[in-house]
Amino acid sequence: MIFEKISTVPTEDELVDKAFRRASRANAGKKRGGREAALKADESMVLTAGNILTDNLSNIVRRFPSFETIPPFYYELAQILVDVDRMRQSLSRLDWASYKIHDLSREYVQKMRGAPSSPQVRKEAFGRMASVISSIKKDLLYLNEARNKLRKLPDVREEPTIVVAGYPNVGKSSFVAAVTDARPEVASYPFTTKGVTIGHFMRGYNRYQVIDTPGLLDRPMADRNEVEMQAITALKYLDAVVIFILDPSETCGYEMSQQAKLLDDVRNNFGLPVLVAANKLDLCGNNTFKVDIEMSTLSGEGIDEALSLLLERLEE
Ligand SMILES: Nc1nc2c(ncn2[C@@H]2O[C@H](COP(=O)(O)OP(=O)(O)OP(=O)(O)O)[C@@H](O)[C@H]2O)c(=O)[nH]1
Repeated sequence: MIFEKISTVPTEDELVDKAFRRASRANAGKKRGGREAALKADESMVLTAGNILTDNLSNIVRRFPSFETIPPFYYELAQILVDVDRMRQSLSRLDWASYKIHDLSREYVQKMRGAPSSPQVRKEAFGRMASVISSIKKDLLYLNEARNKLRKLPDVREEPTIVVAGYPNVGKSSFVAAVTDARPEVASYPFTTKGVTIGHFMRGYNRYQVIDTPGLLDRPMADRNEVEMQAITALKYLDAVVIFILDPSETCGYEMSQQAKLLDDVRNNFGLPVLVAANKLDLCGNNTFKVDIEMSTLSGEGIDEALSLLLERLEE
């Protein structure tokens, strides 16, 4: 997943302590041998500290994905969780700090050569570097906060996708289990209390993805808050079709009239092609509701046909 690579963003203190400590340790033994040796050691300490800070900062920036190129699905989700503009600004301030510290370390090495006391100049250099880092303190904290939120997003790929919808207990999980290869993965989805289920299957050389988003597509749209609505609309940026599963046996606990209403909601609000499947065919052979396919995720009847219809619609 694109946000997985982002490692923890260190705090101001962690960055500064690590750089100065390493710089001192690397040059600890070099001071013996008079003025010239001491000058060399101080020069090297400033350069080492400067390089460590410069590298650390540019690595942090590099690990964040470029928001110009991330898939629109993730961009939408990211925007619900974090302030993407603020993240961008923080990243560019880190970039600035990285260059600034690089320049400072070179500038102070020059300064040291003509100075009466090189330790004095070294201390000044460290002070300037620390104050640059201090000026981006809030950016570091914000980026770490953003990183922690973004990492919770599930690994939804840019693959042709089947989104499963329908009231609870109509057989959505059974459908995902029936059509996907390995055991579907349950990933956290920060917009609902339940996890999103993601499974995969192959047809020829193509890989497909099946996702079930409990809590989002299993009750009337009117019951949803704004965040849930956004999390749903993000799905339309995937190359996806919806299978809406009905349970005409009503053993799921919802009457067909309610289920039909949710189907209308999904059709009207979602902007994706919808295939309507009546499940639990083994329980009720006389379904009168107009559907595209009848199936039973228990007996397996109709599952292949449903899948073929879904793949046809995906191709369209
Ligand atoms: N008789 C019969 N029972 C089924 C069929 N498909 C699913 N069930 C049963 O219906 C119940 C609910 O199935 P699930 O697949 O968990 O339904 P779900 O829609 O994923 O439910 P949530 O995860 O709560 O949203 C289970 O007890 C299944 O065994 C079917 O084709 N026939």
